[in-house]
Amino acid sequence: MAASSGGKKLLPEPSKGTSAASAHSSILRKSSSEKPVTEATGSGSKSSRNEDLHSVLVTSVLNLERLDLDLYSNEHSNRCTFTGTHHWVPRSRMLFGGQIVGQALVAAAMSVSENIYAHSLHCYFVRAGDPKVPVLYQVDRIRDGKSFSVRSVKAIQHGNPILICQSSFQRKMESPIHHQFTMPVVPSPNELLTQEELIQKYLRDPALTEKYKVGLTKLLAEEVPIEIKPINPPEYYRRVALESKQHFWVRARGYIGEGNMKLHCCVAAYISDYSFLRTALLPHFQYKVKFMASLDHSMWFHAPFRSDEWMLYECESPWAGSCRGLVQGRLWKQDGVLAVSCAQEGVFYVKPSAAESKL
Ligand SMILES: CCCCCCCCCCCCCC(=O)SCCNC(=O)CCNC(=O)[C@H](O)C(C)(C)COP(=O)(O)OP(=O)(O)OC[C@H]1O[C@@H](n2cnc3c(N)ncnc32)[C@H](O)[C@@H]1OP(=O)(O)O
Repeated sequence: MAASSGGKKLLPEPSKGTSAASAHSSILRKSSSEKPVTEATGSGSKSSRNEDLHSVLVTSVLNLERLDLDLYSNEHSNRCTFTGTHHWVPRSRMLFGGQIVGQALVAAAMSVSENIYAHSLHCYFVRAGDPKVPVLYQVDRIRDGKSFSVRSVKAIQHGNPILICQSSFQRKMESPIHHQFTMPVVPSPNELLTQEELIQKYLRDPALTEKYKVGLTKLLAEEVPIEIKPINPPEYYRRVALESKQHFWVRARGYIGEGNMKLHCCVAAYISDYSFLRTALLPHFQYKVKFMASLDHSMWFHAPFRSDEWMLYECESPWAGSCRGLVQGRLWKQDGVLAVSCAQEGVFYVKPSAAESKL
């Protein structure tokens, strides 16, 4: 893992005690001998994507600045004219949880050696992120074992932690013990509309009320760096109880390329939190959300994958109660390999919503 200082490649993070030059580190590199991901990699299977259109998740959102040994900031790399400091902020006006988790994993990954890879992470969101200021990421090197390394990262704003994230990395190992569930059978991505195309379709409905028109237009205008193709999307205005399950194809917008598994895990951390928690609300159409936020987020990385290629996100919520809801997710590659498992609890404060139709 290397960071760069003004184009000169720094070696992998110096071990503790070495004085660290303040440096602007570019996104996770495959290795100090290889081209950085932010330059065209293009190696391996050519993506059918426009390779010049690098994913903003790579060039910006997950590109941290190294301030000192094991201390990073997202200030300069996230600068975005629209929001000033952060690329995309949900309408809740709290920093998007997926952004903080993805950036925390980038910081942790910068402190481990080249040949070990994230296999799990567990986070708590302890304060809402402030979209008006950058985030500092402080890495604590808990242990480096023979096969596993463990890191603890604190995301800090205004001097207080907003997220605490433990992550574990493992060197590649083979084993005769292997099994996985079977991937659900669903329509393939090219048979489906994107979320934007679906919203355009709804907006063409002449019977649409002004309220829905405004909400959908706002959603359409958001700069979410993720492409989504919902499967069997509920008619957003249908007021019926749905099963607490949803499936959608998902991928990073833009090109990332082969090879940098650490980076793909960080992008998947970002992606995994989008539209995840709402799975727990699908059966409860008769309530309006007054406040909603993720409390924690866990991920297990099982097999190599490409976060800039379509993956099936299978989401379900087995339980909700006491103002909380649990959601569980599985990210499947198109070849049926189970790549990532996720879990998250969220807090919901709701009130009965006035019965109304879309008409
Ligand atoms: C079509 C598809 C669309 C898809 C859209 C996808 C969107 C994607 C984006 C979605 C992203 C989603 C996922 C994400 O990314 S959310 C972002 C990641 N998560 C966070 O940032 C959470 C961080 N943690 C915290 O903020 C605190 O720890 C919390 C808040 C969780 C607890 O901390 P604390 O214990 O101190 O607070 P509280 O729970 O007592 O209160 C919290 C607030 O609630 C009000 N309250 C309390 N009790 C009730 C009650 N009974 N009835 C009504 N209201 C009640 C209370 O007044 C307070 O409001 P305010 O006083 O602060 O105003």
